[in-house]
Amino acid sequence: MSEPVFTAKALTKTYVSGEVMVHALRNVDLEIAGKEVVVLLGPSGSGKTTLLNIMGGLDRPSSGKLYFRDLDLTDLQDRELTMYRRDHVGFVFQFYNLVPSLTAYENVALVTEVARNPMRPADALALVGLEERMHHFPAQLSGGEQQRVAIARAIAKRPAVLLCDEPTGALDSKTGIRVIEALLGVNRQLGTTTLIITHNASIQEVADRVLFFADGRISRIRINETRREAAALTW
Ligand SMILES: Nc1ncnc2c1ncn2[C@@H]1O[C@H](COP(=O)(O)OP(=O)(O)OP(=O)(O)O)[C@@H](O)[C@H]1O
Repeated sequence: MSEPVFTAKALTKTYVSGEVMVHALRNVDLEIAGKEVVVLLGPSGSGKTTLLNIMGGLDRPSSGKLYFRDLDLTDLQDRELTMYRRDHVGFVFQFYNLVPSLTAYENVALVTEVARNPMRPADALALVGLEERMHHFPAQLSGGEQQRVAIARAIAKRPAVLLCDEPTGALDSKTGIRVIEALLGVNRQLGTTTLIITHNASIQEVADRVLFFADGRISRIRINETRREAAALTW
């Protein structure tokens, strides 16, 4: 495996609301290798989103360490954390958050205009199979196509990591499979390290590794010797 992209050491996140303490992450140790596809599974509230948000620089741990390559994310000022996020991280969420008054092309261009070494919007859209739909508005696209625009937008700045929180959560199986195919295509062609949170256990077949979360911990890790193609999935 290549050099780790993320190294977590005793990563802990505790939320305090009033008298109640919620242990969202408990002493998580983990390495994520470059170019890996990792699926995160586990019941609601087990800590998956908390880990992804900390990795993406959207949140901070209560204690422990998290490195991106050799950069200590837990030690950064807010401004530095924002720069880390801008330069290195792409996000894909369950709901696509596209600007409805802009075409697919323009939604992607919003990001490429401010990125350092971006792809051309048309190339990013071609990578997710949407070159024919570039000039369509979100309302003219299916849910799966809108999610693929969101993926193109997330990867157009060539981020090192792509963090996906339930990217197929709002989709039927056929369109969901196309979205997973698009994520795997980006991983293959750009080498983007990809983490995917899902409630859909079938998706674990496409991963290099599967992390099973329970109660703020990684209770089990499954290694897939070979990844399944997205087209082979059913759910
Ligand atoms: N901002 C917050 N304030 C207080 N508690 C929080 C906050 N964010 C998350 N939590 C709590 O931390 C725990 C872990 O939440 P997290 O969202 O990481 O779980 P998850 O595994 O992603 O769940 P899901 O699959 O439902 O998205 C939960 O008990 C949740 O209620």
